[in-house]
Amino acid sequence: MFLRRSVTLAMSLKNYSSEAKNLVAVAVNNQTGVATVTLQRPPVNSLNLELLNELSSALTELEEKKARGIILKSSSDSVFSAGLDIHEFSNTEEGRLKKFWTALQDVWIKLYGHSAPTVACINGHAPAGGCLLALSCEYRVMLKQKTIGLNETKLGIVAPLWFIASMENVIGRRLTELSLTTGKMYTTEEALKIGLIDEIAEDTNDAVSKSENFLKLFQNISPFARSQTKKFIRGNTVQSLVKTREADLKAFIDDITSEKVQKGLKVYMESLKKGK
Ligand SMILES: CC/C=C\C/C=C\C/C=C\CC/C=C/CC(=O)SCCNC(=O)CCNC(=O)[C@H](O)C(C)(C)COP(=O)(O)OP(=O)(O)OC[C@H]1O[C@@H](n2cnc3c(N)ncnc32)[C@H](O)[C@@H]1OP(=O)(O)O
Repeated sequence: MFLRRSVTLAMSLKNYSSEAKNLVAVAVNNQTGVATVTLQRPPVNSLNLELLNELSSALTELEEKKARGIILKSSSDSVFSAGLDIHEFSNTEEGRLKKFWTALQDVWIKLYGHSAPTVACINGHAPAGGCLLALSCEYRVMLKQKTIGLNETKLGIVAPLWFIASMENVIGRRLTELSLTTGKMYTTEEALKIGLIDEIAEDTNDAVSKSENFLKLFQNISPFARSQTKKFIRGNTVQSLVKTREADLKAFIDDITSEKVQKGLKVYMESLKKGK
């Protein structure tokens, strides 16, 4: 068993926030060094700039403090994350759109390449950006009777290359192509069948316990050997975004601010409200 440094043990329960509200809570188990990172932005954990900034800070701190594992979950048992907050796409505040996309890039780079083993405890629906967060982890445990997928084409938008790579690295190119072009949302049972998730859980407690069991696999593995191996496997995917961040940002802003996309998003938001 490799012992953790005392500095990590000193980290117990902490909330991260740049605002009065805490949108991400981090609790570290002092015995195991495993951090549970909980998204808590009701009603659907849509990812706005503030939430992304808090998540980004939490991931940096867990990297610095050498967390022994990360479990990413939702405070709700209904939705893991509804993906990017669609209201951000029409936000006219100067510079916010740029900050928003840059924050999403930061979160993905940090989570996808994190030194700690990561598990997505998908205790609710996980469309689009919610699915991206789950795909960025190394293992996925999902509640039964939920849905997951990269449904961007259904909104009339194009998933960037790094979204696609995240999916392709889990389920392969053929299924990724079919899934993304059709904007398919998979049920939990379908997702297990195609390898998009690894385990099904009855409820959140069961999902957390299964997530912890996965992390126990690494108890007797050298953290250095494990994280270096992960880096070798994931490094190229991470670098492909790191090297093209500016172009990716420009493509996002050009695409999302186009009249055609804005019209489509308006119709999509209205259909969400009507679906009630
Ligand atoms: C040429 C191009 C080259 C390169 C490409 C470069 C860039 C590409 C450009 C852009 C890419 C951008 C990528 C985006 C990825 C995303 O994540 S987009 C977000 C997609 N999300 C969804 O489609 C999810 C929609 N929501 C749902 O399906 C359901 O809400 C959900 C199943 C999650 C939960 O259902 P339920 O519990 O019944 O809740 P409600 O539907 O009643 O929702 C409650 C309220 O929340 C609002 N809401 C839901 N989702 C979002 C969201 N994503 N953002 C903001 N708000 C959301 C919903 O409207 C309700 O609000 P109300 O109570 O009516 O006010």
